[in-house]
Amino acid sequence: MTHQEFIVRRAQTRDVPRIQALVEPLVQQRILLGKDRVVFYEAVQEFRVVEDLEGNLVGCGALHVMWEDLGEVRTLAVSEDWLGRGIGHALIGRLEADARELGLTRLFCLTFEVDFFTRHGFVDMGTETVDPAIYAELVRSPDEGVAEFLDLARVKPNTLGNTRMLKRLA
Ligand SMILES: CC(=O)SCCNC(=O)CCNC(=O)[C@H](O)C(C)(C)COP(=O)(O)OP(=O)(O)OC[C@H]1O[C@@H](n2cnc3c(N)ncnc32)[C@H](O)[C@@H]1OP(=O)(O)O
Repeated sequence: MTHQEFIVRRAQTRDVPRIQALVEPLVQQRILLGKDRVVFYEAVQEFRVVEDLEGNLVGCGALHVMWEDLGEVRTLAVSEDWLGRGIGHALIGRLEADARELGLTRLFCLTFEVDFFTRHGFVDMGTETVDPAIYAELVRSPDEGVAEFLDLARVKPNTLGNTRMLKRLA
């Protein structure tokens, strides 16, 4: 996807240190969860990044598959200098297209940015429950995002103050 001022592309392994540098201030502010560098390398195929015309990495976002129909938008971040210029919007659009291509019909996110995600069609999950048969399978996952989706007690420190949101893809 090409825009006038930036491009959205698949992440490459060489981007990982720059992705980590981009999210680090947000980790410090407890907006995003910190992850070890090895975890970013392992997840590199999930990531889309945004570069400005000078090649600076100014945005990132990831799509993590959880179940046949269900994925999570993760690690969505835009550089402070570039906020409010459509990069978040472009990333969400790209991640949704990736989700559709994979056959997903529901996208989860856990966020403080409720207005941004609401504008992009996500709704507060509230106390929405998961089908018991699928719950029994999902609960076996060691992944923290899955535990956040299920609202498990062990991840309450991660979810505190955040909103669990879901979007049904048309
Ligand atoms: C699932 C997770 O990862 S949760 C974590 C989400 N990330 C964070 O909380 C990290 C901190 N926040 C951020 O990095 C950013 O604020 C993000 C990612 C949430 C949004 O990124 P941005 O690039 O600023 O988003 P974007 O520019 O598309 O939209 C923001 C505003 O700019 C406006 N905007 C300006 N230019 C444009 C444009 N060309 N296209 C679209 N929107 C534009 C939008 O209207 C929007 O205004 P609104 O918020 O009043 O609707």
